[in-house]
Amino acid sequence: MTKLSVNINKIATLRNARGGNNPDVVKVALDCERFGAEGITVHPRPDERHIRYQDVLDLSQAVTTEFNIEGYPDKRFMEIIRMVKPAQATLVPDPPHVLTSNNGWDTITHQEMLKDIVAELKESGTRVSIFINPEAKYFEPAKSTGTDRVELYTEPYASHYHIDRVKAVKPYVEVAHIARDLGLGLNAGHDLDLHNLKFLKDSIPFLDEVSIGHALICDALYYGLENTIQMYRRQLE
Ligand SMILES: CC(=O)[C@@H](O)[C@H](O)COP(=O)(O)O
Ligand SMILES: NCC(=O)COP(=O)(O)O
Repeated sequence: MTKLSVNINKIATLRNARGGNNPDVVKVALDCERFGAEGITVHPRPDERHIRYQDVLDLSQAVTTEFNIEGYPDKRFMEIIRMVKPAQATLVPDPPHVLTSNNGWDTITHQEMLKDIVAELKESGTRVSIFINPEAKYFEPAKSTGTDRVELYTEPYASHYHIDRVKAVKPYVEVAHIARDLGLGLNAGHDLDLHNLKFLKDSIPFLDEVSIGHALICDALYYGLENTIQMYRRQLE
């Protein structure tokens, strides 16, 4: 079974546009859970342009499904993980002002740093996942950091899906088997949507979790949040 974790960054983007508390990110998170989300993902960025660190604290008191916090492991990120002890922390190598996540970790160059960070996060009982490109050379070094899971960075899959989906998914299938053979859990995310999700799931049936935000929240404008979450869940059956 592949779990759907709904990324609610874009709800905070909308809230921040007017400075008040509409929409209320905690209420939306709880509604997502009520509508079938099996997890809630947030990615607080250093400039707090969408999710704020206070949101992370508030959400941690409310979310009852799997709470997944993504981000670059700077001092503030590490502090908030220590305080909140979420079910999962996903380490992403984003520099501070990047528009959105655009790369996985170079687990060869950053292996030692990641080892220390993973160990520290796991000490607080949090499962760790490492955002990673679908390139075989990064998987053994990823395993040696002690991480529990990897999250496949799916933007290249999503952007090539409409050109040649078999070719687009091929590197993902290859590394998914490597991850499984190494005993790593497997997540995926970035630019997944109602068009490309089912083919990814069918190609890698043993995916543990997908986290989806941008497209899902856009679809909710047309179909409503409850219908949309159910539609995404059906792609994962
Ligand atoms: C880590 C990842 O894949 C991203 O998709 C991220 O969580 C999205 O961040 P933004 O919402 O800031 O674009
Ligand atoms: N980890 C990926 C994520 O949380 C959502 O990415 P996107 O669907 O907003 O591209």
